[in-house]
Parts: sequence; structure tokens; C-alpha cells
Amino acid sequence: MNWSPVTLDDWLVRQKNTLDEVKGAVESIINEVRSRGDAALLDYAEKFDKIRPDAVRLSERDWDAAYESVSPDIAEALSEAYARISRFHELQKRDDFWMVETEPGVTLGVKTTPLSRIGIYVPGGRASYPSTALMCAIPAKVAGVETVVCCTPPPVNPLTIVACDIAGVDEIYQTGGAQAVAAMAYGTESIAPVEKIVGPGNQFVTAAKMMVRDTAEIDFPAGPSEIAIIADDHARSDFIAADILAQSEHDPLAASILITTSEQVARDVGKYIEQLTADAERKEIITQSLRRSGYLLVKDIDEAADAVNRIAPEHLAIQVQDSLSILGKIKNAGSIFIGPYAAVACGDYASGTNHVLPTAGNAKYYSGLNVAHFTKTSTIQMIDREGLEMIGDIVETIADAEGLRSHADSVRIRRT
Ligand SMILES: NC(=O)c1ccc[n+]([C@@H]2O[C@H](COP(=O)([O-])OP(=O)(O)OC[C@H]3O[C@@H](n4cnc5c(N)ncnc54)[C@H](O)[C@@H]3O)[C@@H](O)[C@H]2O)c1
Ligand SMILES: N[C@H](CO)Cc1c[nH]c[nH+]1
Ligand SMILES: [Zn+2]
Repeated sequence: MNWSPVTLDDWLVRQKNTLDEVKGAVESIINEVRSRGDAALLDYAEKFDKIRPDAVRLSERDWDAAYESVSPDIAEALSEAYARISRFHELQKRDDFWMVETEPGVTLGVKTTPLSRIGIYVPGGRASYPSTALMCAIPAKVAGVETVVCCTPPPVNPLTIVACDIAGVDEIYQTGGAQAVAAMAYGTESIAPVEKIVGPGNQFVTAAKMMVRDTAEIDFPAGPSEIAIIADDHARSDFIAADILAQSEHDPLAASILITTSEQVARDVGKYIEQLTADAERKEIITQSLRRSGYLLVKDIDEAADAVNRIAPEHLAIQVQDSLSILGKIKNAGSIFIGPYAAVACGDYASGTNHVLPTAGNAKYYSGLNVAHFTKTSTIQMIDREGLEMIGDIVETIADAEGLRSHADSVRIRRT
């Protein structure tokens, strides 16, 4: 077992998850999909997923058959999660149209319009992710997106199909990895291109998303999972260890860091990690991820908050005596879990917040998936003759100063 102290600089290097080593391979996958379309998708399914589907698109029969093989309990749990995720995302909705008179004769506003066709990537390599289908499709549908298409590697887990159905996904394609991202961006015989691609995935998926941005917008890099925990000596070491194992089991490249003022907690967490790992189902993946993980001893909570802000973790769990007081100091974190009972798995599945979150330090610049990712806005202005008088001199003066006489004249002509 590997549970040892780390320096912040070392951990930041581990977290970086450089995509450089897969870029070459991903570039050639993208080119193949662009030139050979569906045939390339089927070849890659055979090569990477060890199965060659009959068709790229799932048929209606496949959708119906999925319900037959899914236990009612699990379908019910997905529906319960759907209700909670929908409720939280409905709260994010803003008026799709507003206007206000900012000065006499000048009325300004904003019109919000949903994107029309978006693609969601639902991972399916080392585990299957029906929950991710909910997390991606629900905010899209709440925003008003007309068509949501899902790509996920074959063989498609029936649960993922049921989750897609519950969340209102319109089309499902059995293709994964970089090839799925390329197909959604550039289109193939079966898959019409989308405007934007969202959803998490491994390094191949993440690298591909970064490379197709000239054609399709993306949400943000959402790669291998991460957790940072801030703990003082009031923390529950067993709960912390359990959260670390939970995120570690996603991927050998997942990474965890405990930032604590208490040497005792650091040691206890190590002991619990060892115990829990012994019984874990995904021991091999967890062990590899733990090699990228460790703890950082800090002198006080301010130093802990500074470290978190440098890391910008995907998930931040806070277990200190006065958890809320530290919240104001946190600037960079994808999703924040406060108090010992806020297991990160609750946000992964069912509290209602979104689990598609920026990784590898990208929480410095990006927000986790939300309704606004699926809309765009247009500003509106209505200016009458009186309004033109209010701002005409300013426009003419600045336009003349910029040497753009025709701009100034376009206002002068209206005022004479
Ligand atoms: N940040 C987030 O919001 C978030 C949420 C959920 C999951 N995740 C992460 O998503 C990831 C899921 O990864 P996964 O691997 O289980 O599923 P995945 O669907 O992302 O990747 C599987 C695909 O990777 C491709 N692939 C595998 N090996 C390849 C190779 N050698 N060359 C080219 N392509 C190859 C294959 O096409 C395969 O279908 C994990 O890292 C997990 O931590 C992140
Ligand atoms: N922890 C993941 C985000 O890093 C989300 C997830 C899906 N299923 C389980 N967990
Ligand atoms: Zn998880």
C-alpha cells in the first residue's frame, strides 16, 4: 500500500494528466473517422472494445430490449436520481428573454436560445456510466435542446439505454473513445454532426474533445477523477478513506490528496485505506491510483485553502470543525462537499448536483456542467430618436477618434 506524504508541487505534476502521450494516436483516429466514417467506427469498436456491432445506431428494438433486462429496482433508482438532478437543474434556469430601459429611448435586453443538437459522451470502458447519461442529458433537456445524441462504447449496458430513455435522449450510437468524439464533431453516414459535445471520459476521449474544437464546441476537459479533502482533527478518517477509494476505482490515473492539519488523521486515513483496499473489488485500479495520491500536512486551514486553490480539484470534501467558514476562502473547485456525511458518491449519483466536472486543474477556469452550457445568448437593443440623442455624441466622438468616419456618419445621418 502506498499512502505517503506528498509535496504540493509533486502532486500538481501528477495531477496534470498530460494528454501529450495520446495526442498522436488520437489524431490518427480522428483522421480515419473523417475519411472512412462508419467503417472506421466499427473497426475501432472491434480493436478497442473487442466487439463489432452490427450497426452504429441502436435500433428501437435495442431500446425496448434494454427494459427487459434491467431490474425494476435499478430503473426505479435511476428515476429517483432523474427527479433530483432535474429539480436542481430546473433551479438554474433563467428567463429566456428580458428587456429594460436603461435610459430614455434606449432599451436593452438578452434573449437566450438553446442549442439545437448536442452530443453527450457516456463512458463505458472500465465501468459503465448510466448516471453520466442522466448528468449530461438532463441539463440539455432543461435548457430546451431539441436533439440529444449519445455515444457510448459497445457493448452498451442496458442500464445506460434505460437512463438515456428516462432523460429524453433521442439517439444512441454504440461507439466510444476518440472515434466517438470525432463522429459527433464531423459526422458519419449514421451520425449527423452536433453543435457541442459534452461529457467525461478517459485520456483518449479528453484529448479528442480538445482537438475537434474547430468544428464542435465542447464543455471542458473532464478526465480521470480526482478528490481533495481538507481535514482537521475533527474529521472522520474512515469516511475520508472511503471517499478516496471511491474516486480511485474509476481509473488508474485517478488521483486523491488529503490536506490536513492533523498528522494523526493522515496516519488513520492510511490505515483505513489499507483495510478497505484489501476487500475492494477493483483493487488493481485502486492500487495504481493510490500511487498517484498522498497527503499534505499544513500548519492551518488558510494554508489548506491556498493549496486547494492551486490544485483546483474536481471534487473538494471539507471535514473541519467550522466547514462553512472555510468556504469563503475556496476559489477553485469543481464541486464542494461539506461535512462528514456529504459522501462524494452522493453527488456522483443522486443529490442532484452534476458530476461532470473539470479535472487536471481546469476548475481554475471552468464550471461543472450546468444548464448554461446548453444555451447561448443574444443581446438586444431598441433605440428610438430620443435614445439616439442620448448616446449619439458619444458614438460620433469615439468613432471619429478611431478614424472610422463611416461609423460616425451612420449616426449623424439619423440625427440630421
Ligand atoms: N471528470 C468527470 O466529470 C468524470 C465523470 C465520470 C467519469 N470520469 C472519468 O471517465 C473515465 C472513464 O474512462 P473509461 O476508460 O472507463 O471509459 P471511456 O469510455 O472514457 O473510454 C473507453 C474507450 O477508450 C478507448 N481506448 C481505450 N484504450 C485505447 C487505446 N489504447 N487507444 C485508443 N483508444 C483507446 C476505446 O475506444 C474505449 O471505447 C475515467 O477516467 C473516469 O475517472 C470523469
Ligand atoms: N466520480 C465521477 C466523476 O469524477 C462520477 C461518477 C459516475 N459514476 C460514479 N461516479
Ligand atoms: Zn465517482
